[in-house]
Amino acid sequence: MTSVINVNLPTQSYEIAIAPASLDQIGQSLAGLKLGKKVLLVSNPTIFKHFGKVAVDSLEAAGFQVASYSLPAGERYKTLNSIQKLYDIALENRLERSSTMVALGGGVIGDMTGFAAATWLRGINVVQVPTTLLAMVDSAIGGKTGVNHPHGKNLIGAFHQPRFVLIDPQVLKTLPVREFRAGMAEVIKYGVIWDAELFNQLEQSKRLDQLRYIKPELVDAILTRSCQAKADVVGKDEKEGGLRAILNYGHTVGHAVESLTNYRLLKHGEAVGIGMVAAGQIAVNLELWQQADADRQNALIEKAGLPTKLPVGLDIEGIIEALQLDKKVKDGKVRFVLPTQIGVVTVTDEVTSDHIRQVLQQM
Ligand SMILES: NC(=O)c1ccc[n+]([C@@H]2O[C@H](COP(=O)([O-])OP(=O)(O)OC[C@H]3O[C@@H](n4cnc5c(N)ncnc54)[C@H](O)[C@@H]3O)[C@@H](O)[C@H]2O)c1
Ligand SMILES: O=C(O)C(=O)C[C@@H](O)[C@H](O)[C@H](O)COP(=O)(O)O
Ligand SMILES: [Zn+2]
Repeated sequence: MTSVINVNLPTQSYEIAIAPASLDQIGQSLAGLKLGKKVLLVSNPTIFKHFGKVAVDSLEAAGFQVASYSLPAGERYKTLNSIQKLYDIALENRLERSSTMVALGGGVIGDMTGFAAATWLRGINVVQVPTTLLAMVDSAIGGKTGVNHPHGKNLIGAFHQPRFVLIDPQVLKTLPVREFRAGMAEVIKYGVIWDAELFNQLEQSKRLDQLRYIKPELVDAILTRSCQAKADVVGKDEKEGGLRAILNYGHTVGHAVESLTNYRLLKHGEAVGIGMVAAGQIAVNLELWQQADADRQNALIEKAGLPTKLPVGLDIEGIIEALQLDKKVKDGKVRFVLPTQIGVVTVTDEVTSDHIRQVLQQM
């Protein structure tokens, strides 16, 4: 069954279609959008091996002139060098203003393709076709695009909304279990920040990391609820003037940990899981949140098979210093997203280095 979620924005609204076995319909979906004929499909070698031919065949059958390009896999390559490569390919293929870049992949491919599309010829179309759980529920939606700077995560980027998001949950069958678990971190995030019903649903489910095999219908339900949560928030605050910052729950510490471990040790979702444990405990220590609810959150993170402790040997003062590069910093003050109830969060600048240190030392 297909479900369609609308991302309603003042400038350009678009649909997220969640449709099992729909990858081979991507050509028809794009044809309905009245885009130019030229398409650049961006992927990586693993993803292209699994899904490239199906996508290219479908696009060509719908009349598109398709070029494809694979970037090397991994967060380490989420850099301006990779974007330069995409510009070279765009030039070689004479992409025009009406042309489209299609991001077929996880969040790394989605963020980079989105950024290349945002900047090539000052902005061409991008369509997101996410292939990881994380990209389906989060990165493919909402238009945050960009790359890492050697000193910090996602420091270079632009808001550039996709024209369409096509989610085929069946592609998750080939996703490694570690990647599926990492995606669950962002799902749990929506439960804590926005959707208490989703949180309860996750609590009632066994083996969160095996759901795609034992309960695919539950995965579809989780996808729909999570995409709806993201669409709701982005629809109210497209460019993070206020509310959208809540989507950064767990990312303040999470991004610092990712960057300090050179993107080699932890997946983004794993770092976010650790960041949610930290933020939850800070909220408890500030008497904003009940310990019992923080324990429920942490139990869910563990049940998803995600780490809840900091990597051994990581310098806590280094983390505190790295927080200064967080994009939520305002007038030099680090701002944290902290829960007050399951499903409700607040954003505060009242968290001091001592509060952070105290919690990190226990992790
Ligand atoms: N823009 C946003 O709003 C947003 C939101 C969340 C995360 N992100 C970003 O997303 C990135 C993380 O994305 P991710 O977790 O998807 O990781 P990823 O993009 O690195 O993909 C994970 C791995 O899975 C492989 N893979 C992808 N789909 C597959 C499939 N169906 N079958 C087999 N293998 C497959 C890829 O080759 C890759 O090695 C981070 O850079 C993060 O900052 C952005
Ligand atoms: O869409 C958003 O807004 C988010 O914050 C979603 C996050 O899950 C995502 O990791 C995002 O890329 C983080 O954004 P950043 O602005 O902190 O780099
Ligand atoms: Zn994230």
